[in-house]
Amino acid sequence: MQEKFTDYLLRSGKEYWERYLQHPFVQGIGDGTLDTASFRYYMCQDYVYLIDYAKLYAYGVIKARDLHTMELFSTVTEGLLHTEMELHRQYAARFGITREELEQTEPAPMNLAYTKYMLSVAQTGSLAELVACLLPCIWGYAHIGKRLAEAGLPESQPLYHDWIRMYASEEMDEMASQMASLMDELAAGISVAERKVLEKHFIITTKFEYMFWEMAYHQQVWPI
Ligand SMILES: Cc1ncc(C[n+]2csc(CCO)c2C)c(N)n1
Repeated sequence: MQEKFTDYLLRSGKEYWERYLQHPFVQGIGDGTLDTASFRYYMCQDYVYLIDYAKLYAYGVIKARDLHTMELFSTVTEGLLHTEMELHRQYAARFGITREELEQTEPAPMNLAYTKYMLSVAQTGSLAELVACLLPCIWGYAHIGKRLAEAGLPESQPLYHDWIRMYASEEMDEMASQMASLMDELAAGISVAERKVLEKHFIITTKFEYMFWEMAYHQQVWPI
């Protein structure tokens, strides 16, 4: 039997997934040693990231070729805007971050490059190209959540427990497998050249995910 396209993608991104787990930001959440100032910065940057992220799913509704896929993207858009963003605000409040602070966050250069890359693909590419960009965000977090939860929640920092639990949850796994099945459906019968385009988007966004950890760890700001 031919290898699934998503298995092929997983293989081509494997070295990066391991690098995520070794990143000091991720390790610091896992063992509770991450400076809460870095985490606060991350929460603010992630909030503005999620706004564009919701738009990507809205593009999915537009690009879908069948009603079932439109429903899937519409459900995720709705969930992001009405549930996840609210959870994010509530969680941020526990770090003393107000809604105003979240909303006034100026995206750092890396954040902007990452979201605008995906939005550009969403606007000009196919649904398959968009899904190739979305997979690393979901797979990466599900992978990290699961591995950190397996290692045990950090006793020294209870504030990080909910973050780990959220990404280690069954819902996250389910979403990851839904998107993977869609990727496989969309990639069925495409040419080698088209596969290469999808792989390129997948690897670029996989790298951007790593750079987002890097950005948050160093609390990067515009240099000028
Ligand atoms: C930079 C960045 N990348 C990925 C995620 C993870 N994420 C955001 S929404 C979502 C799906 C749940 O509907 C997932 C997995 C994040 N938070 N921030």
